[in-house]
Amino acid sequence: MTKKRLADSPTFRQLQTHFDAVGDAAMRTQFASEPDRYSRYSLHAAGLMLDYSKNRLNQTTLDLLMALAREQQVEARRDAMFAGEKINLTEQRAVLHTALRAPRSTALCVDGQDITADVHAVLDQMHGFSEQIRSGNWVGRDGQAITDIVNIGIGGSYLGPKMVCQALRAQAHARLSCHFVSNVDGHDLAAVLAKVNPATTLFIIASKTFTTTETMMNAHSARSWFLQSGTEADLARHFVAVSTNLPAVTGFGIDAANMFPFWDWVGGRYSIWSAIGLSVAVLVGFAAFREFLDGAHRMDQHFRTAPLEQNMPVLLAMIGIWYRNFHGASSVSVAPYHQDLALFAGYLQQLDMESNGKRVTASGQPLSAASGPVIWGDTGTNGQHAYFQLLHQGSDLIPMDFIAVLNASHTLPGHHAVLLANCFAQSEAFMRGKTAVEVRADLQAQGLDAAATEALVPHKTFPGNRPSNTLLMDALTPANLGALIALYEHKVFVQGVIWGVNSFDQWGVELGKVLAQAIARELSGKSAPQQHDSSTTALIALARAAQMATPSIAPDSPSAD
Ligand SMILES: O=P(O)(O)OC[C@H]1O[C@](O)(CO)[C@@H](O)[C@@H]1O
Repeated sequence: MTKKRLADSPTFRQLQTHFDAVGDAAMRTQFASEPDRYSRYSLHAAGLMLDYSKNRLNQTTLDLLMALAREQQVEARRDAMFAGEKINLTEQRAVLHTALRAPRSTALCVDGQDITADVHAVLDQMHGFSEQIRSGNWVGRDGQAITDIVNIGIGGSYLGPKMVCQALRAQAHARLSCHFVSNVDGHDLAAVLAKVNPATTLFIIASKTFTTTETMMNAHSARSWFLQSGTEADLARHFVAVSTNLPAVTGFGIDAANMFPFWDWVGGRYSIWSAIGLSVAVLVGFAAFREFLDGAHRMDQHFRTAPLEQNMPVLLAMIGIWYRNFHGASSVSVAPYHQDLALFAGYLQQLDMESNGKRVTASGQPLSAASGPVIWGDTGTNGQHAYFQLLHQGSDLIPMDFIAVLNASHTLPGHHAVLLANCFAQSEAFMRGKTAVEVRADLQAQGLDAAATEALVPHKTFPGNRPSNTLLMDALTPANLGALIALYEHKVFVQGVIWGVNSFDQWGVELGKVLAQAIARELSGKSAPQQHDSSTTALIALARAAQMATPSIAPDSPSAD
């Protein structure tokens, strides 16, 4: 089915006309003339508060954006996703990560299968297993309790569990440490193996497909390392798997009883809610993991039922469309003002960029308007002392999402107020800027003469009118974290619907994987040099020469295929 081009839609064109008229209207003036701007442009949902008042928009902008959402059938597409329709067309799959956090009473069948029952059977398995590890009843090969969990996985089988374990570290079990190995670069695994004792370590091999080169290579190396001091019979106490691929798991030597399954209707970057979250459940306990799922479910319910105008994911998405497609903003920066959310921007990178980094519509037509922006960021206040200069005075418009937590989980006096002050000051500074008149007055008050003042004015002037959203929560609880992640999942979904892309496939990662396998065979000497461009040929030759000179990585080291 070929849909009408987005750029030809009447509402898209109206938005363009509206942008030409008021796109860069000054927020400073709007705040001065609209005393109720904050209350008009903020809302609460699922434990989160979104303040979107510091954006370049007025009521007409919002009305048009919501009209565009309706025109592109966001509500119908949303309902199709929740109902289990096969909206991932290129893979003919349903998209049902929302079912992973739904209550046991939810009725949902896919291809005649009661998936709620399947989901809760695995949650029960995770519950029992996590309790055993935490209580010390699950013991390693010589009877000692497990102290270290090593999650081996990459992409969605790594970013989510690692980010969430870090975000909830205040609730971690005192005896347990979680480590995450993802990179095929052996430095990653070697550094972790150097820290852990095989007799008290549990490896979770996390891979939806159980074929991913990086994960399989790391898993095999971890197994060999373990067998240097243990026996094949001991493996069952130290290796479990999370996957959709039972034959590959048993082929690796992990007993089916030690496999935690999930399903093809869970995308890798949407899989933290599945058994891919096993390390989280073990570290913080199953009750906290269930709260995490419940928080996400609350956001699902909000997304399904709130009118578009008061729908937090829809608002976040459509404001993003305003900047991406009309202001030409090619990146969005995310700044969580909470150290425990240090990995959040990296998590969002995969969620957003692997989902909406597409150049054709779901029906294969070239896009008529730009799709997913670059997502990047770091924690506040660290980012302030690194790249905020560019955000304030650089030549690009980069919309910001600030995320702040009102109550800290530490007791160090003073820190949290200073942290929050910085967060609120930054969004104020981005919005207000500082005019040349204000700069001049400041410099003159400091006693600078006229010439020195005028020399400095251009450097100290801030253009302002730089947009931001602020998301607030009371505390970084499992439920609020779940709601926050689900909020961004649905934001990405809505934007994908507007652009008309398939947000649930990721063919773009395939070409590099295939070429890497071929080059790995060449590097290992298993295949003769192939025809490449002169650059790639030279790089391969340099690496081959280095390998010849370094016997420890000689040509018969394991290949990646
Ligand atoms: O869980 P798997 O199957 O090992 O895949 C890991 C990651 O690889 C990707 O397929 C991209 O290469 C991601 O989408 C996925 O999260």
